[in-house]
Amino acid sequence: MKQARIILNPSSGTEKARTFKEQVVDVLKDRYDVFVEETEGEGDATRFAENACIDEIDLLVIMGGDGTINEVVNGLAEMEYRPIIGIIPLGTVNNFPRAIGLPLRPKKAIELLKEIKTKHVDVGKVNNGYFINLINIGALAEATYNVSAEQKTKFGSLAYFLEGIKTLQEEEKFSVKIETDNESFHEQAMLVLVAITDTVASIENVIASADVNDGFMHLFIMRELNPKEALSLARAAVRGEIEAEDQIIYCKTKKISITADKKLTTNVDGDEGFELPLEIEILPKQLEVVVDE
Ligand SMILES: Nc1ncnc2c1ncn2[C@@H]1O[C@H](COP(=O)(O)OP(=O)(O)OP(=O)(O)O)[C@@H](O)[C@H]1O
Repeated sequence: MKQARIILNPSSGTEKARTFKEQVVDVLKDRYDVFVEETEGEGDATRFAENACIDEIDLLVIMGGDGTINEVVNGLAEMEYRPIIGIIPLGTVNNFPRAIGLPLRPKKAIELLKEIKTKHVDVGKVNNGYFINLINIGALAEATYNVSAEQKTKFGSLAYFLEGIKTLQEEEKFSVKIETDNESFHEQAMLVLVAITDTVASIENVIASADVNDGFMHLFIMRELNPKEALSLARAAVRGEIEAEDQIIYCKTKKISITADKKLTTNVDGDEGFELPLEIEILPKQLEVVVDE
C-alpha cells in the first residue's frame, strides 16, 4: 500500500481543520496507509515535511493556510525525494490555493484526492529559505502587519487590500538597488513585489503574464504614488492590467538581488520575511501539486 501523510494546522483560518480530518482520511484509506500529524507551532510543518521526504512518503496533504503551505515548502524544496503535495485550503487568505485554481471549499478540495491529477509548480529561493507565492517590500509588507486577526476573519483579503492602499498613501519612499538577469535599477520606490503566481492579496489574475510554472519571477517596482494613482493602480490590479501603469517598472527574471538604503520590512508568502539584502532565484517546476484539471 502507498503511504500518505497529513499535516494539519488546527489553528489555521477559522480553526475548522480538525472537522475535515476524517473526510480526508476516508478518501485516502483504501489506497494509502494514512498518518495524521498536527502542528503545535512554528516550524512543526517544516519538520514534518522533511521527515516525509526522508521516509519517501507518496502523498503529503496540507490542511492549513498559506503559512502552513510555506512551512511545508521550506521543508521539502530541495530534498532529493519530494512527495506529491495535496492542499485542503483552510486559511483566511488562501493565496496559493487560489493561484493554482483549487476549489476553496474544503469539501470540494478533498474530492480532488479521489483521482489524483497533478501539475509541477515553481518555487522561489530567497536567502536560505523558500517561497511559493510572493515577496513584498515596503507599503504592502507593512499593511500585512497592520491588519488585525479580527479584521482578517471579518473582511478576509479585502482587509489587506484596503490597508495596503492606506499604507501606500502614508509610506515614505526608499532607495532600492535591484539587479535582475539583464537589467539593473536604482529607484526611489514605495513598493517592490516579486511574484511567482498571478495572485496577490487573494486577488487572482493581477499579473496577467504570470503562471505558476512559467520558470520566471515577476518583478514590480512602484515609484511614488499619490492617492489617486494608488486607486487607479488598485483598479488596474483588479483588471489584470497592472503592467500597463506608468509609475510601475515591470520585468520577468530568473534571478534578483535587492539592497536598500534603510532597514525595511519584507514579507514572504504573507509572513514576516528576511531583512535585506535579498538574493532570490527561481527553481522551475520544483514541486508536484494536486490540481483540479
Ligand atoms: N497548533 C497551533 N496553534 C497555534 N498556532 C499554530 C499551531 N500550529 C501552527 N501554528 C502557526 O500557524 C501559522 C500558520 O497559519 P496558516 O497560515 O496556516 O493560517 P492562516 O494565517 O489562517 O492562513 P492564511 O495565511 O491563508 O491566511 C504559523 O505561524 C504557525 O506557526
